[in-house]
Amino acid sequence: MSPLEPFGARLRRAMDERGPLCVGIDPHASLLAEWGLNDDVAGLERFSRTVVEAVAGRVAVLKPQSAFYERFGSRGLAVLEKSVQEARAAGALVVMDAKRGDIGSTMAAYAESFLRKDAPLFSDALTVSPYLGYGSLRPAVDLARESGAGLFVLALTSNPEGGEVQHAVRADGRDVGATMLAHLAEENAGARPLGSFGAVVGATLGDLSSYDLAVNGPLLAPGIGAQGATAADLPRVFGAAVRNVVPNVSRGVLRHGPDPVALRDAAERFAEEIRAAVDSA
Ligand SMILES: O=c1ccn([C@@H]2O[C@H](COP(=O)(O)O)[C@@H](O)[C@H]2O)c(=O)[nH]1
Repeated sequence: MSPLEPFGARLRRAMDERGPLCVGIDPHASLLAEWGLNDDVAGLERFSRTVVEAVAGRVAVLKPQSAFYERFGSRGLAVLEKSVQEARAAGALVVMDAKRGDIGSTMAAYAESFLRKDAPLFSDALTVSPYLGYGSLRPAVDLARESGAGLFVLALTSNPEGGEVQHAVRADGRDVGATMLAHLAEENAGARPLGSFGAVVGATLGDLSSYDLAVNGPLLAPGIGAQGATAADLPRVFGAAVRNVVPNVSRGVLRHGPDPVALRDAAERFAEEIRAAVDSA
């Protein structure tokens, strides 16, 4: 099966054409209830289909949160599979937020599940956890390269607890988050127009000027909306790297459902705010 064009190139083009917003598909039980849906597979399917139909033709990236589908076992995964395929068919890139991470031999199987082009859950990119050591991700990096897919490595996460691990200082004086960024810069060396190996860096984190965010890859930035960050924070948090930022908004958009027009309008408002913030940088 022929590889896709590298994820970084496809993402850069999508960001240029559609703007950088990533809408998260997070079917929380509380949102299903707010939408008047049952907390069951039918509710999950209706929720996902509504989001995909409302925004997949407009935004650059959709990010389904796998946890909310896994909750329903194999039938939930079937809904996830369909949502990924429909979102991609509508022109959005799909970042599967499954945060996989394990020893290399098991990591290879996770990679097969999400990054092998003919896998049922193939996604344009996958979130991965490097906290079994960056080197444990090698099978995922290799398969992503082979398929034209990408990875987003948890470097500096949006949650307040993340610092306990990510700000831990190594023997060489560099902290763990900075080390992950340095690995990604190596991975993306020479890639044009953008590397395929991105970092997750929370939009909630305030001033990150002590970190080298110039990894020549995308920075997936969750935290806008429900976690308190705003689009206006982006230039301050990301500095010169702001043009490589893919800001994620999940609940901030989803709370406007189930009306597809209201969902689309909410996504458009966030997209406008993000555009204005990036242009002001
Ligand atoms: O550091 C991280 C990494 C991932 N996430 C995920 O992003 C969305 C955020 O949802 P909101 O509703 O916009 O808060 C969710 O799927 C998280 O698991 C993150 O928040 N922070």
